[in-house]
Amino acid sequence: MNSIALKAENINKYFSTTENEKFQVLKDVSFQVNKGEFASIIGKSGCGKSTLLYILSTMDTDYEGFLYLNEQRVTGNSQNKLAAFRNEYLGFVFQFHYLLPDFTCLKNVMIPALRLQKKTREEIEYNAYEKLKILGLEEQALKSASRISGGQQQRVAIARALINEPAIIMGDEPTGNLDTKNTAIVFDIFKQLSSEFQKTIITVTHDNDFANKSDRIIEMSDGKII
Ligand SMILES: Nc1ncnc2c1ncn2[C@@H]1O[C@H](COP(=O)(O)OP(=O)(O)OP(=O)(O)O)[C@@H](O)[C@H]1O
Repeated sequence: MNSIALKAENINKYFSTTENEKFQVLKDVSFQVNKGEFASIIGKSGCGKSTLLYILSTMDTDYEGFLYLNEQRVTGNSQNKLAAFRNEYLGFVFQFHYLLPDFTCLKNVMIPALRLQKKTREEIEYNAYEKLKILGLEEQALKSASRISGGQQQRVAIARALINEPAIIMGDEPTGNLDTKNTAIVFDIFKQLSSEFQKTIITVTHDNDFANKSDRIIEMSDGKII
C-alpha cells in the first residue's frame, strides 16, 4: 500500500471581515496525497489555493481540522516544533526565486543546510554540488546568482529546496515567472523528483497544461475541493 505523505482532514478557515463577521475561505477541505505523488492544486483566482497551501506548509496554524504530514499529526504542535519539522521535511519553491544575488549559486544552495547545522561545511558543499548537478547547473555553481538566466535561477531555487532532503516539496506558482521552455524544464524536474527520488510534490498553479501533466489535479472552487 502507498504511504500517505499529506492528509488534510476537514479543514475550515475563516478570515474576519468586520468585528462581528467572518468570511469562510476554506470549507471542509479533505484530501490526501501519497508519497512520491506529484499533485497540482488549481482553481480560479480567489478560490483559496494560497490559503490552503499556507496551511499545508504549517505556516498558518489558525484553522479548524487536522493536518498530517509524513504520517505525523502536525496540527496543534508548538511553533518551535513546526519550524523544526519544516526544516526537516519540507522544501519550498516560490514564484520568485529569492536567491541572494551577490552570493554564488553554490552558496545559495548551501544556506538552508548551514542553518540546520547537522553536517560539516565540506559535506554540505559536496551535497550542494550534487543537487546543482542533478539540475544541470554544475557550470553555474561558482557564478553569482544575479549573473545567470531566470530559468537557471529558478533551478537554483529548486536545488536549494532539495538540500536538506525534504520528503515533500511545496510550490507556490513555481513556474509563474517562467517562459514555456523553462516551465517545461521545471515540470520535468518535478516529475523526476517524484518518480525517481520518491519526493512528494504539491504545487499551486494557474497553468492548466502543467497541472494536466502532473499525476493528480486537486481542483478548488469557492473554498471547496471539487
Ligand atoms: N489575510 C486575509 N484576510 C482576509 N481575506 C483574505 C486574506 N487572504 C486571502 N483572503 C481572501 O480569501 C480568498 C482566497 O484567497 P487566496 O489567496 O487563498 O486565493 P487564491 O486561490 O490563491 O487566489 P490567486 O489564484 O489569485 O492567488 C480571497 O477572497 C481573498 O480575498
